[in-house]
Amino acid sequence: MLPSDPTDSSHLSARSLCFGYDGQDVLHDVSARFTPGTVTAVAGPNGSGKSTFVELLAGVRGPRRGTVDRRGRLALVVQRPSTPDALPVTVQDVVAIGTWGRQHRRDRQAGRQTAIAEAIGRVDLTGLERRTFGELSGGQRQRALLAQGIVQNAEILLLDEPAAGLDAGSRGRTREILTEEAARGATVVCVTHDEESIAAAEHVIRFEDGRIVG
Ligand SMILES: Nc1ncnc2c1ncn2[C@@H]1O[C@H](COP(=O)(O)OP(=O)(O)OP(=O)(O)O)[C@@H](O)[C@H]1O
Repeated sequence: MLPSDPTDSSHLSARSLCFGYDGQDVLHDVSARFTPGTVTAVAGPNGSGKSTFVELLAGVRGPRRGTVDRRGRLALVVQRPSTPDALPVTVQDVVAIGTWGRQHRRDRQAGRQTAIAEAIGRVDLTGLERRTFGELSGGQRQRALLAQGIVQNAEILLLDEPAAGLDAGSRGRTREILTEEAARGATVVCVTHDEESIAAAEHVIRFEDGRIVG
């Protein structure tokens, strides 16, 4: 893990975002600014716009109106991968995808392998590296996706319900990992329904009907 860098110029903010599916607005004039080195929990009822908001922050979708100012490398941890179960992608492969396009110090290949092993270890999946995604439980898949996110060592880490379907121990471990990521200087934004994650976050944004209400 890299130490936090006070000269880090990463930045994430959103201004006056509006977004709709099929002409029906689901986000209305949403603005937010995120602080590097902290965890922000994005909370609110089902269908209130949390995932859509995070997708706009990540650039997966473009707003109908408003802007996202995003500086720094970004990693997005999605809840449901679009990978079909039949595809023979292993845990090792899933995490390795997170290292694509990255330069590793030391010997390049050795550095990459070390980073992958570390990320798998942090989510407690050591020993399951050769399992295919289809052979994992739902919670193990979630953890593999989290490892794919953290291996990127990105300045901005966005997560959509990383603790969904996890047992209490794994939810606790996920919270610890997010705290560790913030401690190295990352801007961490996490959609969650987990009350303990909301309580543990430095900042909380609450959505209702496509608007930030607190
Ligand atoms: N692909 C889509 N096409 C059409 N409408 C969508 C699509 N995705 C989401 N919506 C609608 O947009 C609104 C916001 O959905 P979103 O997934 O952002 O909510 P959420 O707060 O993340 O919900 P949850 O807690 O259930 O994950 C909802 O009314 C939802 O029905």
